[in-house]
Amino acid sequence: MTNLNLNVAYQNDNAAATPVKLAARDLAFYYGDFKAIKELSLDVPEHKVTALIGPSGCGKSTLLRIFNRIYSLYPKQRATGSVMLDGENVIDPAYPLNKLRSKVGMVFQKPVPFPMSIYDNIAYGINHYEKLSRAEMDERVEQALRQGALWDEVKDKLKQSALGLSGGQQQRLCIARAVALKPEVILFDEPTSALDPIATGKIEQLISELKQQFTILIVTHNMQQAARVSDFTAFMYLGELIEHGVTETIFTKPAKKQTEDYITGRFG
Ligand SMILES: Nc1ncnc2c1ncn2[C@@H]1O[C@H](COP(=O)(O)OP(=O)(O)OP(=O)(O)O)[C@@H](O)[C@H]1O
Repeated sequence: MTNLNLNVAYQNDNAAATPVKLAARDLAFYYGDFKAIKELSLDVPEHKVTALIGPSGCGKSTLLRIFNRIYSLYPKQRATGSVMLDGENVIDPAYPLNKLRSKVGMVFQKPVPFPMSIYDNIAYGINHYEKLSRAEMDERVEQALRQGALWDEVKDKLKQSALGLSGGQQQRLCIARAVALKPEVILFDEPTSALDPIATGKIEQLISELKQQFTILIVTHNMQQAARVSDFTAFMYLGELIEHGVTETIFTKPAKKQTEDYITGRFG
């Protein structure tokens, strides 16, 4: 794997054989006149977990919002450069949004189940893309809930409202909902910041399992979480990618002083 941005310290270690799933090149982003992301290049390896870390306001959530083009809903927000997914630039307006939504799923900080049954929370999105028989849908819902590590807890109350679930269960439901659409990449924006340590542990375990099937990007403020769940870590500061590499190396032998200061708690 190579990184084309020469300003970024890239620590290669044993990453050379890992195929790249998502590649940002010279990516910049503007909220009106404010440039929140400054010409950044980043390779996201397939079937790995990449953590995005950095102090508040450095552009982590903005980067996720670029990868699934949510920003295109807002007229004053725009991105330049490219984000290549399977050889196609997904931020090109000609790339169909529906196709992007089916390939790139997102899980937000606060779990937001739809105000409907547990079953329908999963079936709703699938119905948008596929026409399945009742039996096929039952199977897909079960499969998604199993992948979300929630099946055993909800299998006897699928028709009950999802709003009755605990916060941790609601977040696993949101993960199951994303997984149910069979995306290739899943973006997690601080998925455990509203959860207690036990619920957090379950989500972290789940993320580690999901990478067998999906490519995962996770924004986190929690250094221990980044160290526990990710294979690669990207450190951002003021809209720039400062350093990107194998997580263990970033946490034990960072190449840049800014990275070291951040991970040792000296700022941010
Ligand atoms: N809607 C917006 N309009 C204008 N500026 C914005 C908007 N959203 C974010 N910004 C600015 O863009 C920069 C990056 O914000 P972003 O939310 O991506 O940072 P972050 O690293 O995710 O922060 P945090 O860790 O606090 O969530 C910040 O300077 C922020 O103030």
